[in-house]
Amino acid sequence: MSRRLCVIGVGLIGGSAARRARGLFGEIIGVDADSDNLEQAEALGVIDRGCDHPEQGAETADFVLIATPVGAIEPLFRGLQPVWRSDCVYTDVGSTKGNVIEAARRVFGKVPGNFIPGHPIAGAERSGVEAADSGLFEGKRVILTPLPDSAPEALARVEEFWTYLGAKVEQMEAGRHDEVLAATSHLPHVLAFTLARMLGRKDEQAEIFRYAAGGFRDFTRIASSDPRMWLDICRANREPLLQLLGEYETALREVAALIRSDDAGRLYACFSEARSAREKFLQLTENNHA
Ligand SMILES: NC(=O)c1ccc[n+]([C@@H]2O[C@H](COP(=O)([O-])OP(=O)(O)OC[C@H]3O[C@@H](n4cnc5c(N)ncnc54)[C@H](O)[C@@H]3O)[C@@H](O)[C@H]2O)c1
Ligand SMILES: O=C(O)C(=O)C[C@]1(C(=O)O)C=C[C@@H](O)C=C1
Repeated sequence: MSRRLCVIGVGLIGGSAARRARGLFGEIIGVDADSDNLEQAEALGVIDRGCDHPEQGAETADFVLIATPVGAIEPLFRGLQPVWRSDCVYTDVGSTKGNVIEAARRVFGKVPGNFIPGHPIAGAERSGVEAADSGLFEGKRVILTPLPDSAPEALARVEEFWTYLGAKVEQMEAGRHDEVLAATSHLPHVLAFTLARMLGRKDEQAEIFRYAAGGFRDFTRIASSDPRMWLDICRANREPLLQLLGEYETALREVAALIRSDDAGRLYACFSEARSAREKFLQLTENNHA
């Protein structure tokens, strides 16, 4: 495949990709705004060498993976524009796709055919290169949201890249991607952050966390995620997220009304329906890993 990979943002996702992509590239260059993280990436052998400026790192690369928070991508495109090469393939891992595509349009006039937007549906609540794991993408989905003008060779190379990393590649229209991920990823993160914050405030007076166990731990694991990353995602995918938050408010009010009126039958039906929905999800994910 390509000879030189440049990873911009050598954190959990960029670092995990770099670790696993070793066999595909002769050299891996890393760029990161956090110099300590970059030094650590080099010390851990995740990258061969670090570079302070994205344009320097990308200039001589054959494949560029952008793995920064989504809010950083537009300024990065601006920095890369003067050194953008037609014989290089560019892709990203951002959790939202519509805003990345719009950013490319604003900077380049149109989305360059050799930029293929992507999103691995795999991750963790941890950040930074220290958390990087070469097996992170094994058996997981990666959604690519190419455009009608995307270059078939670039698309093929990005597919080949993720397949090598152990992932299953699918394609989706960007708007559909953002709606789907708002429901299954962005909404749950907002709920977990909100609950952890609300109970954290109570804990200050009542020390309730002392008595919290698996239920609270499972529900709020993702509230340990990086606030900067999630700030960017919520701002980028505002409309689908607000729509779902409205639906969630209505659903919560329905449950509250059933509890208030002690409507045991409907409350039981409500919890049973929820359990069936989760069982269906578990079956689906088990089948996906088969
Ligand atoms: N964490 C997840 O579960 C997950 C899953 C799929 C996709 N994503 C997406 O992947 C991207 C990276 O997430 P992560 O979890 O790896 O975060 P991370 O914080 O672990 O890594 C991001 C890295 O980018 C660096 N960075 C920030 N701005 C930069 C800039 N302008 N130039 C160069 N480096 C910069 C940071 O210093 C950091 O090291 C985000 O867009 C996120 O939405 C995350
Ligand atoms: O497992 C986690 O901790 C994650 O947050 C992973 C997760 C998700 O919500 O499922 C988070 C953001 C992504 O863009 C993709 C995956």
